[in-house]
Order: sequence, then C-alpha cells, then structure tokens
Amino acid sequence: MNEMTVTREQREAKLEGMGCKRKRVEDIRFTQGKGNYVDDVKLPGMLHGDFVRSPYPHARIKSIDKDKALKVPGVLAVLTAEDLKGVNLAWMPTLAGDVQMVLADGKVLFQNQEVAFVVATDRYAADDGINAVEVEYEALPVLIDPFHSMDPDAPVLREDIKDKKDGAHGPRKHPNHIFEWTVGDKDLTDAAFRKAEVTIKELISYHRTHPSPLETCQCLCSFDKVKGELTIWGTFQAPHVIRTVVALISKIPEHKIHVISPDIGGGFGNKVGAYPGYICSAVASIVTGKPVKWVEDRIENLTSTSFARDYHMTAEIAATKEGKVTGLRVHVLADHGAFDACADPSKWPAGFFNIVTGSYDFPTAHLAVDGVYTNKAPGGVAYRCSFRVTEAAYCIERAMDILAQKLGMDPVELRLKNFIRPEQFPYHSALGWEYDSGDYHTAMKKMMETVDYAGLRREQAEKRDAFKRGETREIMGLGVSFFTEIVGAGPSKNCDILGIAMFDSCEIRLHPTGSGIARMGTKSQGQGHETTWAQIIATELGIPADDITVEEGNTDTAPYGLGTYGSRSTPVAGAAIAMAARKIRAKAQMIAAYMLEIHEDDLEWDIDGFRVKGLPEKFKSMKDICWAAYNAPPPGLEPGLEAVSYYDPPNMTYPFGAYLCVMDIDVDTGVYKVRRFYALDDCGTRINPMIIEGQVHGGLTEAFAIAMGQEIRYDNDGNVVTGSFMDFFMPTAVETPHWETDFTVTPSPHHPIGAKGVGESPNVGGVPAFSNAVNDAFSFLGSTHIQMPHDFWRNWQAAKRLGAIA
Ligand code: PCD
Ligand SMILES: [Cu+]
Repeated sequence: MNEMTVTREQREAKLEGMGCKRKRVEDIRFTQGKGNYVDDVKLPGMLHGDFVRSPYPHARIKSIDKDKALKVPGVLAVLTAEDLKGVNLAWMPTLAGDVQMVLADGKVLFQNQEVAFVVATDRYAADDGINAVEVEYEALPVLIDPFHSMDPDAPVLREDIKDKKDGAHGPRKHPNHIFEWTVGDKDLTDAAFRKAEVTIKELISYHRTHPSPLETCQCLCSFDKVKGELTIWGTFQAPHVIRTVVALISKIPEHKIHVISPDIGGGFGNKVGAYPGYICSAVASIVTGKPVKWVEDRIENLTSTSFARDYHMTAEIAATKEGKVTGLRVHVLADHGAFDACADPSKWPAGFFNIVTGSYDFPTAHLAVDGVYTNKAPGGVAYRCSFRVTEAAYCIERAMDILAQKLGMDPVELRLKNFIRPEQFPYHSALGWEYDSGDYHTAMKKMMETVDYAGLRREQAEKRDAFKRGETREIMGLGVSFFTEIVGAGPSKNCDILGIAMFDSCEIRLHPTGSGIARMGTKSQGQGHETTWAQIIATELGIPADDITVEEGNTDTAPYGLGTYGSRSTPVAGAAIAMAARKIRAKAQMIAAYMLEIHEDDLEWDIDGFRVKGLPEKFKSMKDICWAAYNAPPPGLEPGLEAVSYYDPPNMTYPFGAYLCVMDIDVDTGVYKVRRFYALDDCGTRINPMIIEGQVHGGLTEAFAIAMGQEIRYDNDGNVVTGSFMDFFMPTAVETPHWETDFTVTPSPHHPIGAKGVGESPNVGGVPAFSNAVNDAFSFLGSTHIQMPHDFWRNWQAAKRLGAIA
C-alpha cells in the first residue's frame, strides 16, 4: 500500500500504541503451558534443599543431631546455623534495618522457622532427611498478642538486641519494641481536638494476611568453582536488588553474580524480600559444587514468608457539627513478628502510612506508629497496596463512615464536603505529601449517577423497615470507599533501598529493519509488561508494538532497576521508557533532516515518522530512518539508534477511585451476597484499558478475599491455624462477585506520559468498600465498627451480639 491510500487512523491503529486494548503477548506462551518458571529450570546434577522447621513458636534449641539424617540415602549435607557462622551467614540484614536469622541460632522465634537445611539428590530424600534430623527444644513463654508485647513482664523475644537502646529508626522503649515513628503537628492536632464540636475514636484493626501467589517462592543456585561465579534463578520481583544484597553479604564480586527472574507466577509483594531459602541454596551450591534448587510448598509459603498488614489503628477525627473535618489523630500498633523484615523504602518504617489523611482536606493531623516484636513470622510486605497504603486507606475510609454515622450524615455527602478540591492540586497534605493531581468530586458524582446511589439508599431504608416489621431476615449494606493511592517509589530525595536510590530504567535498541528491543529494570509477575511497555514505545517512536521485544529479569542484560512492586513500574519505569524513546526520536529527527535535506526544526512528528512542516508529502518513516541510521547516518553522527534512561521521578503519582459495594446479609446464617460492585479508577493516562481492567478485577478479588475471610491467624499458643488453603480463604470463580469497572482520566502533571499506577488501587479501595458495606448493613442495629475479616461466622456473631437473632 502506498502512503496516500493509508489513512492516519489506519497508521495509528497499526501501531497498537497507548490507549489500545492490545491483547497480552505473554499469554501466547502462558495459555499453551509454555511459560518458563523457576521450577522448569533443570540443570545436570541438580540437588534439592528443604528445611527442618520448628514446631515451636518460641523455644531454646538445646541440640541438633544430624547423624541419622546424613545416613539417609541421597542426603549429602545438613546445614545449621553453626555451619553458616563459618561463612558469616547465620544472620542476614533485612530491608528494614534489622537482622534476621537465616537458620535458628540458639532459639526459634516463630512456628515453622527454618532450623536446618537438608540437601539431597531429590525432594523425597530431602524430606526423609528432614525427618531424621533430631532437634531438642526447650519451650519458652509465647508472645502472640501485640497489645501485651511491651508489658513489663513480657517474654523478651530478641535476646540478641535486648540491651540495644536504639534501633534502625530511633530509640526503643522496651526489648520487644522496634521503633516509634511520628509524623505531623501534635500540638496543633491536640488543639483541634480540644476545640472540636464532634469527635470519634475507634480501634480499627487490619488483620494479618498473606499474598500467597500461586507459584510459591523458589530459587535455583549454581556456583561455578572454576570461574568463581554464582548464577541464581529465582522468583524475584527485584532481581538487581537481590544481586546487590548477595554481593554485599557473600563478598562475591557483583559482576560475578548473575540473577535471573524467569516467568513469575504472581508476586503481590511476597517476592520482594530475601528469604533463608535463597541464602541456604547458595551456600549449599558453593559447598557441594552442584546446583541446588529450593522450592517452597504452600504451607511453608503461608507460614514463613512475608505476611502482610497486622496493623492495629486507633483513629480519631475532630469535626464541626456540619461535618467539616478539623483534625486527624492516628496511633498504630504494628505487629512485625519475630524480625523487622518489612519491605519498605529504607526511610519509611511504616511505609507511606502517612497517606492516612486520604482524599480529605485535613487542616492538621498527627500520626504515631509503634512497631513491636511477637512470636510470628516476619515480613510486612505490601500485598497489593504500595507500602502500608491499604492499611491507611482502610483506616480513614472506615473512620469517615463512623463519623458520618455519628453526625447522622450520608457517608457520600460527608466525603464530598471534605474532599480536596480540584483547584487545590498540587495539594500539600498535613502529613507531608504533595498530591500531584486529582478530581475527586467528578469521580464520586460519576459513581453516584451510574449506580443510582440515591435509589439504593431508598431501597435500603425500605428494607430496614421491612426487617423491623419482621418481613425479611436480610439486611442491606452500601459500602462507599473513596481512596487516594500513592505510588511510584520513588524520588531519590526520599526513597532508597539499602542506600540505592529508587530510580528505574529502560534501554531501547532499534534494529536496521525497523524493529527493536527494550530492556527494563522492572520485572513482570503477570502484570503484562511485555505488552504495555511496547505500547509506550509504539506511540513514542511510531514502531508497531508487535515489532518491539520487551525483556526483563536478567541482571546481565537489563539496566539496573529497583524492580516491580508498589505499583511503581508505570510511574517510574514507564517514564524511563518515554524518556529513552524521546532520546532516540531526537536522533531520528537529525537523521530525517539529513535525508530530507532540510533543517531539523522544519520537521514535525507525525504518528510514525517525520514530515516537513507545510509539505506533507515529504515524509520519512521511522522504518526508513532506522535503516539510514545503520546505513548512511549524517556525517559526524554515530551510527545506530539506541538510548538508555535512568529515571528519577520528581514526585510520586496519586491515583484515586470511587468504589461502591452493595451487599445483602442473612442475619440467621451470616451468609452475605455481594449484589453489586462498582469500581471507578483514575490512573491518569491509560496505556492498555484491557490490562487495566484485568488488574482491577484481580485486585478486587484479592480485596474481597481479605475483607471477607482471608487471614493468617495464630492461636494463643502460637500455632498458625490458617496455614493451608483448607483454612486460608482463597476465592475461586464460584465465590468471586461480578465486577463493574469505570474510569475518569486525570493525568499526572509530572509524568512524561501522564500515567499513574493502577495495579494496587483495587485492593486499596476495595477492602474498605467491602468492610463499609458490612458495617453499614449492621449500623442501624446500633453497631459502629465490626472487625474484619467479615466471614459468615463473624457476621452471624455480630447479628447475635446486636440482638438481631433471638
Ligand atoms: N495508567 C496505567 C497504569 C498501568 N497500566 C498497566 O497495568 C499494569 C500494572 O501497572 P502498575 O500499576 O504500574 O504496577 P506494576 O509496578 O507493573 O506492578 C506491580 C503491581 O502489580 C499488581 N498486579 C499483579 N498482576 C498480576 N497478574 N500478578 C501480580 O503478581 C500482580 N501484583 C500486583 C502488585 S502487588 Mo506489590 O508487589 O504488593 O507492592 S505492587 C503490584 C502494567 O502492565 C501497566 O502497564 C496501564 O496500562 N496504564
Ligand atoms: Cu500495605
């Protein structure tokens, strides 16, 4: 086809650039079972490692006897803390500035803690070896309730630091205290409360849960003695960070460490940190000279790798009688388990929890967070919520509902009254953030109109009357949630991991025939980066997305990046892609000018190439320019067309959304039905609307799981009672409600393509919507707050407590 017969729309459509519902290219291999996951990587002579784990949550280790295990056929080695001490690896640093045992050193601090690592020729032999290791324990008193962690007579958990007065984030008040973190103006906030006409105060707990990706955490380590090089295939959301950490703690030079994240079966924050399995496999490979694989099972994943939440938040709001908020005070008791292994940027011990003022214009606020140790597994990862943002959103969205209830106001009306107004952006929050952009009123009103909010409230009033008359046993709840997310960690001025600034990167190389490759510092775990990153390049460079390969996850070839979590890939790496592409386009313009024998400034970009201003027929496509770049570049200009960008974002991005959940609950059984769920998301410029919809569906499903039942629960003796999918709620298509999605577009003013993150938003907004629906349903019976998760049993208990059941 010649140029003239192809319309602009056709040229644009061919690119499948930004805004196109491009089908996910990675699904071609995934749907055919051709993905390549860690467990698919098999090396000759490969050994298998597995852990002896503690049945006790708190106990002293009197002795470990390996003799019988070493006699089990196939068992080659049994590693204990004593062995790791020889290479200075019995403990490892955590991302939060604490240290963590790799293998139990003298004592165990949580049930299923790693005690010894058995290496054998296959998994079965390793398992037999585990059973043959004899460990003698002496049980110690157990500390499970965080509210008792700082009691004068509480058992001291971390004897290694019991006399340390200062932790990584300042002074400690008790041997089981980790840090206190405060933000905001205390005096001004206290004054606001003294003057307040109306106040509310509630303990709002966000229970412990777990990301539980379908593929558990795993790795394969192979040490080449001759070259002195270590290669690690692993389920890493941040492969470069893992390489740096391994270099720092193993003393193997960083260029001799190769970290490869192949396909990953879901991450959700679970695969950000470093686990004992990685260290033990690496050591075992060095010791045996053979490749060693470690693959967690489900119980191990749920009970020992990083949990999420476990925040106990006491929220107070001060307001006027008319419902204008005047102050916010929040105290958080954060249960970190046995070690502070929170995966947050280094300077943020409670993540970005200070986004807790939410979408509202609080003139003043004060926040204090106390982190404490308990006999539970370490962790504290995002699980689809950036850093402690879901906790913050839940706290404020529940508290706003409680205030509305006290004022006798509709929760939507209260929110509309207190929203940050469009003209206030960029908005400086009382707790220190600068919100980049937002239009909350428009989003909320679109939600109200689409679902007929007023009609739903009328229906609810009728149902309540019918309930009181004894005509129905069903109660109806409307769960409103309006969240502001904070994603895109982050600007080097306040975000680093172990001292490495949280930029991200992209390297684009175009080939002579007009196709190319982009290599990234991010790592998709299912998000679809291979699809969407190519779309950004397609729009920026006029090359069809199908002609761009996207490669992630190999530290030898990818530019250094901080990885994928905290919905940071679009805000940070997405910007790096645009910036790298623009460098290429600038050079392409010089080449086009030379080809067209005209000054660069007389050219304009037009979809897929450069055109001479005012002379539309004089045009050079990017394809022509690519060829010329390798064939006849302008004199004095280097051949080739490639560029790299390391992008340090000037600010975070602040996506937001308006969600509504309509729920019916049968009081006699506690059984709930989600009748309707509407989710409006604003993530700025939308790269791939279909992927966004998929992200929202996934995030809402996880929010549903967490709010309605998913929990890591411990009994008083420290046993995990929800350690498998028999007890840990993992919704299937049967339980999962139908999702209605919608959007508005408020671009980020500082992002080169105006995009904000979206992957986490549905969890951040979804959890309060579900919980507010349950609480709203019960509110007319005199209840102000019912703790999550809202499973049938708890709903039934609430109904009983509130007198709905005789
Ligand atoms: N505006 C816009 C935004 C976005 N997008 C798209 O979407 C996605 C997402 O993004 P973002 O938001 O940026 O994010 P990222 O970074 O990429 O990722 C991350 C996230 O992601 C999510 N999602 C998902 N999916 C899947 N499938 N899988 C997984 O695993 C996951 N995970 C989850 C999580 S949890 Mo964390 O880690 O907790 O912190 S965080 C997170 C991608 O593809 C992109 O491109 C678009 O399109 N547009
Ligand atoms: Cu979080």
